[in-house]
Formats: sequence, C-alpha cells, structure tokens
Amino acid sequence: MEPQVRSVTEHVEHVLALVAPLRAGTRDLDDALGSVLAEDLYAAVSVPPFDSAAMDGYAVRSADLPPDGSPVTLRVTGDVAAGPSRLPEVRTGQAVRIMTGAPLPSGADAVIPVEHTSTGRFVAGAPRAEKSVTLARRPRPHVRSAGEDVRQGELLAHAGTEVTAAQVGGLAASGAVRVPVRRRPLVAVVSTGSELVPVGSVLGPGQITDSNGPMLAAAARSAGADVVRFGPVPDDLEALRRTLDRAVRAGDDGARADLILTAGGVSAGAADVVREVLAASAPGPDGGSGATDVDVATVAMSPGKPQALARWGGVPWLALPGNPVGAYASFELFARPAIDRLRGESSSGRHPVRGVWCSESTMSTQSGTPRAVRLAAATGWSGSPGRLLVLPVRLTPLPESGTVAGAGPVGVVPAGSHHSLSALATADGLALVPPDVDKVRAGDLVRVLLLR
Ligand SMILES: Nc1nc2c(c(=O)[nH]1)N[C@H]1C(S)=C(S)[C@@H](COP(=O)(O)OP(=O)(O)OC[C@H]3O[C@@H](n4cnc5c(N)ncnc54)[C@H](O)[C@@H]3O)O[C@H]1N2
Ligand code: MOO
Repeated sequence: MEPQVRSVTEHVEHVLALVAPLRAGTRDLDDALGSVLAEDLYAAVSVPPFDSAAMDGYAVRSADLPPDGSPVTLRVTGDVAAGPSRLPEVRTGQAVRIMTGAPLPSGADAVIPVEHTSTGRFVAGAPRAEKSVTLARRPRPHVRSAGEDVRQGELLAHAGTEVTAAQVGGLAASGAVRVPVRRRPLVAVVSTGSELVPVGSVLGPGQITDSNGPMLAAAARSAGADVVRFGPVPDDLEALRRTLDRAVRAGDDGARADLILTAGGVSAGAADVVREVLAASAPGPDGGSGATDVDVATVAMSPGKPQALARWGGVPWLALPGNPVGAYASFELFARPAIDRLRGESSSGRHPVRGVWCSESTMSTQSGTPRAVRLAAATGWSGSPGRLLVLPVRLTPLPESGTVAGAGPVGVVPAGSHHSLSALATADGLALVPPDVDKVRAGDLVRVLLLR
C-alpha cells in the first residue's frame, strides 16, 4: 500500500468526502448554545412588539408642544410602567409618566426624558406626587417603533452557523422556543504506542506520557464534539483492532461514534501498527469490524506528513501522525473540518488553508473555527519548500513605524521549532507558510490560525 502524495488542499477534499452532516433535530433554546442550526431561522414576533418609550419621562402629544421650543405645562394624568396591564390615554393638554420599555399610551407620540422637565428626576419606589409638569419639545421623540429592531418574518440566523450567546438573546426576543439544530458529533480518540502511559503514571524506562490523547480530546471538544477517549494502546495488531471495535460503539448504550481519531503508528516504522491494521483490511479472527475505504497519504505539510483515512466498522477514521505538533496541526487542518461538516457547519471555502489558495479573503470568521488572519512576521524564518509549514507562533507588538502595507500593530514570531511541544503550548497561533515560500522575511504577511 504505497502512500498517495498530495497537497493539504487535496487531503482536505478526501477528508470531507468521508463524512456527512448528522441528522437534524430540535433543541430548547436554553440548550442550543454551540449547536449548529440545521435551517434558516425567521423571527416569530417583532421586536419590540409594540411602540415603546426609549427613556424614563413623560409621554406626550407633540401637537401640544410649541414648535419654537418654548415650555408648556401639561396635566399629569397617569403612570405607565414597563409591563402594564392597562394603558391610560393621553389627551390634549395631558402627560403620562412612562418608564423605559413601557408601551406608548394611545394619543402620545413622543417621550420627554424626565431630566429635561420640571420634575428633574423620578424617585425609585415613590408614588406619583406631581399634578403637572413643565417641558418643551425635544429634537428626538424617544419612541421605539414596533418592529424597529426585528420585523416578524425577518431572517435572523442562517442554517450552518453556530448558535452564539449573543444570538440566544436575539432568538429569545423574536419568539424562538425550540430551534432546529444538529446533534453534537461523538468522537472517539485513540492513542497508540507501546511507549505511552496514561497521564499521572510514573514513567518507566523508555516511557513517555500520552499527551496526544488528552490534547486531541480537548481539541475535539473545543470544536463542538462529545469525546470518549481510548488507550494508550500498545503497538499490537489485535489490541488495536479490539480498541477500534470498542471505539465504534463509544456512545452510551453502545451508540455509534461519528468519527474515530487515532494518533501515531501511521508512518513507515516496524511498529507502526495503524499502517498494519489498515493493510490487513479484512475483519480480524475474532469477527471484528475491519477497515474499508483505506487511503494512506503523504501530505505535503510539515509537521504532519504521514496521514491515513479509512472507515472502521463503517465509522469515518482519521489516522493522524504521532508527533505531537504534527498531530495538533493535523487536527486543525483535517479533523476540525471533518467535525464542522458532521455538525453541519457551512465552513467549506473558509478552511484556513483552502482559503489561502481558493480566495483572497484575509479572514475567516466562522464561529467555532479558529480564525485565520494575516499578520506580519516580526522576524524572518525558513519555510519548508514543497510542504506547507505549520509553525507555532506568538503574537508580538510591531515597531511603531511599520513599513508593511496592510499590517496591523501586532505581528508574529516563531514560538520555537515546528516539532516542539513547548512551542505549541505557548503559541497564540499556527503560521501556515505555503509550500512555494522558502524564506519568510521580517515584514512579510503570513496567514495565522489563531488558537486563543
Ligand atoms: N522512515 C521514516 N520514518 C518516519 C517518517 C518517514 O516518512 N519515514 N516520517 C516521520 C514523520 S514526519 C512523522 S510525523 C512520524 C509519524 O510517525 P507515526 O504517526 O507513526 O507516529 P509514532 O511513530 O507513533 O510517533 C512519533 C513520535 O510521537 C510520539 N508520540 C506518539 N504518540 C504520542 C502520544 N499519544 N503522546 C505523546 N507523544 C506521542 C512518539 O513517541 C514518537 O516520538 O514518523 C517519522 N518517521
Ligand atoms: O510530519 Mo512529521 O509530523 O513532519 O514530523
């Protein structure tokens, strides 16, 4: 099974072909935060639903106020607070006390803020004492018209976008109760390698802590997935097959996973057991699932070169390399887009790398997906000719006299080597340097995938 040599963009296409959006259902608005809308949402009611006061003050008829701005004294005939059951009417020569957000009584067409009247201010909790008020016409009526903010039937949110906290407010005000969303994908994360021990174990000779498992699980959660973690699994064919069979049924009551992510064992080593399992794609002796749609690739990126895709027991499987920075870079470039697609996010064309080659837009604003921005390099560094270099970088202030057109006040410097876990841990972003760039010079604009 010779690996296919391909670009990052080509590999993304293969990844996206492996997964399809999950079934849509509905969810209470209170539980919808972070879910992706399965349909466009329209306002069920207008906001505000009625004409209302934009200030605490007096509701008046503007026909009673002299156009030249001279003061007039009106009889105060009633109160209207926010959320009243009965509305007084404002007749000629009358004014009614009104609080911000309260419905405008019939007859009135303007609100005069209390601080611009003879009353001066309202005392919280004190009943109305004033019999009359002296006030004058103001430049603005301080009335919010019904539907001024949102009109009933107006498009509020697009299918394929993630529900944000701010959006929950708008949706609630516009009458949303249950919203059409897709469920969270269930991702099984499997670490492989006989040298690995779980977090918290005392290290024996030659052993290291499994850091990819917790890292990929956290990354998948940050992408909006539920996660079940397996391993670390030793480099043993049958142990890996058994774990993959369990991963297929990772959910509560054996519900199927939507995606399997493995880390490690995918290159050319004698103990690269993932490659071995993929090569022996028939079901195992114990009747396990077996791999189908096997696709082993050498992707033109650094780190993260060896990759494989398959299905195990029908579940899409992304086999990522073991080197921690390569595993993380692979997550951002391949696994996150796969999770986005399962969630029904309309992120195609906004992929941080596909975007580089497919459009001239400089920023991806897709919610849930780290944003790709263009920032100036504050120092120079070497590229990785023929491969996309994924380099952990830190943000740094640029010198005042920036000479680069389009550069902001912030630039980037390498956080360390592209193989260093400490560089990744301290990075603010990943610089994505295209394969045709052999040297990045100070001042060059580079695409950066922001991580925080
Ligand atoms: N002869 C060749 N050797 C290698 C090639 C190659 O093309 N020819 N490619 C190299 C590249 S590039 C990478 S990347 C690695 C990827 O190899 P694997 O995916 O098989 O990863 P492992 O060998 O299992 O591990 C690599 C490295 O990462 C450490 N690791 C693995 N899993 C974890 C984990 N869960 N937590 C922390 N660290 C982990 C592992 O100990 C190794 O040091 O292959 C190169 N070799
Ligand atoms: O692809 Mo490997 O992750 O270059 O080190």
